[in-house]
Amino acid sequence: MTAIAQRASGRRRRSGRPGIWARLSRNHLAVVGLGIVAGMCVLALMTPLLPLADPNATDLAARLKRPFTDGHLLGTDQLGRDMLSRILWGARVSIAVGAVATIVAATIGSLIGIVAGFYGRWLDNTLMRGVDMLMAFPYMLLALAIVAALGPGLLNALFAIAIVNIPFFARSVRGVTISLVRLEYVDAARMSGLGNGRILFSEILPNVVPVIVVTMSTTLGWMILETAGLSFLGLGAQPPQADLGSMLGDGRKLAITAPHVATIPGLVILVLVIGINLLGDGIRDVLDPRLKSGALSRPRAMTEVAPAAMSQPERSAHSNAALALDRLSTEFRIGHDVYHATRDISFQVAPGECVGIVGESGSGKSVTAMSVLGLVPTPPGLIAGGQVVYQEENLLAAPLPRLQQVRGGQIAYVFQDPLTTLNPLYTVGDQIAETVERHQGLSRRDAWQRAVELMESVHIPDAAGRARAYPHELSGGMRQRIVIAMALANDPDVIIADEPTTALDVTIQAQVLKLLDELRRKHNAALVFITHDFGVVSEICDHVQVMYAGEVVESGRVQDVFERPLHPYTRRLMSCIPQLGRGRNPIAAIPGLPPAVNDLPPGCPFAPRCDVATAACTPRPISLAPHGEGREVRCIRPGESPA
Ligand SMILES: Nc1ncnc2c1ncn2[C@@H]1O[C@H](COP(=O)(O)OP(=O)(O)OP(=O)(O)O)[C@@H](O)[C@H]1O
Repeated sequence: MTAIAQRASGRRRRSGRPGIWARLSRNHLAVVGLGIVAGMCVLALMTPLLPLADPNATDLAARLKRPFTDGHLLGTDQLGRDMLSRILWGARVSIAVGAVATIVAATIGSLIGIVAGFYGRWLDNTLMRGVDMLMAFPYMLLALAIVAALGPGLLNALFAIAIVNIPFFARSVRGVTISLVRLEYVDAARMSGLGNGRILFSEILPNVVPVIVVTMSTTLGWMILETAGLSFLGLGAQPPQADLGSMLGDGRKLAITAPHVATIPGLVILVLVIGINLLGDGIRDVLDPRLKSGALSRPRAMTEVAPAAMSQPERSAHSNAALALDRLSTEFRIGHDVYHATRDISFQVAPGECVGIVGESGSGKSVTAMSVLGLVPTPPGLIAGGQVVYQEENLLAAPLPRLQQVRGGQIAYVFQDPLTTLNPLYTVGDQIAETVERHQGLSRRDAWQRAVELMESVHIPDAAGRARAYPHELSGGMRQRIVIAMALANDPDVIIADEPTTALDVTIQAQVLKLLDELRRKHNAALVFITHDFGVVSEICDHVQVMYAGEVVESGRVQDVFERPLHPYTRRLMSCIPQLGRGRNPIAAIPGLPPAVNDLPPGCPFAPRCDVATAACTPRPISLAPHGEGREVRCIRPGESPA
């Protein structure tokens, strides 16, 4: 490993994903919650050791003393018992009962959920119908009925609360288990000869545990409240034992004459439950990073754009281009981290021309393409700077209605995986017709006719019959053609195809490439083609932009770049293409990994993996510089090969 590589990998280690505590500590509300819960638990544990009065010792002469009276920090109750002592002993009982009820409900509920989800069939039916019966009763009424049947008392209240919460655990754990059971790695475990028990413990349980922990952390506060509710009604803690709920119940008759008797236990319940809930939310965010990154939140209809990216282009600056990107930069803001996914991307594509964007996974190809139509999800995405010029207008400054007109109308997008972009519940004909109807205002009948024509134009045999098929009834290549037909529906000026052939075998891949090439020539549409495969670029593209770690590192005519790659990354990427007749030559994979885009090195990000890097590559950023006709490269040693 070179010194540069060592430095970079050291940096990567330091910038590695922060641990659970570090992530929890970034959530200020969770820290407050943790402080409250930890403080309460320490006090509850230390209560027997503290120099407190006997919580049950009555002193009628000292009844209903106000807080801060001599010897009674929180006053006394109607029997002259010390409130501070009773609150601490009561909180101890409430926390213990809530925690034990949570553990009991989580254990039984999760067991039911895992077994039902894993074994399915009659076992699932039987267990889930039982759970449904529990859920069919109003919640608190069921708890009351159970305590009434078992008799009042703290232990019975605990059982009642645990029983009514079992369905929550059972339902959520069953759902997760069902989705896991269908995954390939579980099938692989089964095929490798593991029994059901081993699969449950080694494959399913570890993936279900975070769900159980999250559900527990968010249910604990609720369980403490419910226990307090039962005690408040006189069905939980029985005198002389007290918990926070029974103290609240005792104090309610004195709300006017001695409000502190009810207010203090009420406030303690409030603070305790708020603390547990804040901590529970924090734990959920830590265990499910998708929540923190915004991946589960509903994105806005268009990407947020910083004011710096809203200026209008100078007239005729890109007059020959169907689409021009000018210093486009997009980032993701997650917590305190900023991920610079793409930086200063500039290129243009003329009508009838194809520009390829090529690079490794994570180099920023899709983010560049999605930024054009404001499709990067916000949160956490933000277009931080630059322009996307279409018909002398900066689309980044366009309002949503204008953008919606352009999306799928003048600029069409072919997504990577047609199975996830096509709606499984509608026929493919319906979905193409909808695109036509929406943009061209045709009648349903005419739109359907147009859908069939479009399917014919992408060479789908028996188009009229196939239009009535659902996406799952078509092959992968056929589905990709449907998505291309949808893209063509409104005769777009620009087609952006995001790795449209990745999921296809080579024969179908070649057919789809030929089709796209034929269509762009026929319709004189500009094509932006995203791929990680240089071989595909050579087949279809006129120009290429090579991306690495969010930046264009080289651009030029495909033929020129192929004949003489200038950037060491391009050279290494091209040497990954298998060549006919050189079957025995090993393919030279690029060692190492791209840098994390939230912790980029100051100089060339490729330097740690580069075979011609020197110390001069790392201290400062390297700009994209012209190099011969129509070519640009971001390297201080362009075209050099290792000695
Ligand atoms: N929703 C998101 N939240 C946070 N980071 C994201 C999000 N989407 C993309 N990124 C980051 O942006 C960077 C560029 O991702 P992008 O999807 O553009 O890569 P790509 O080159 O298209 O990769 P692939 O070929 O695998 O699709 C990556 O570092 C990725 O982790």
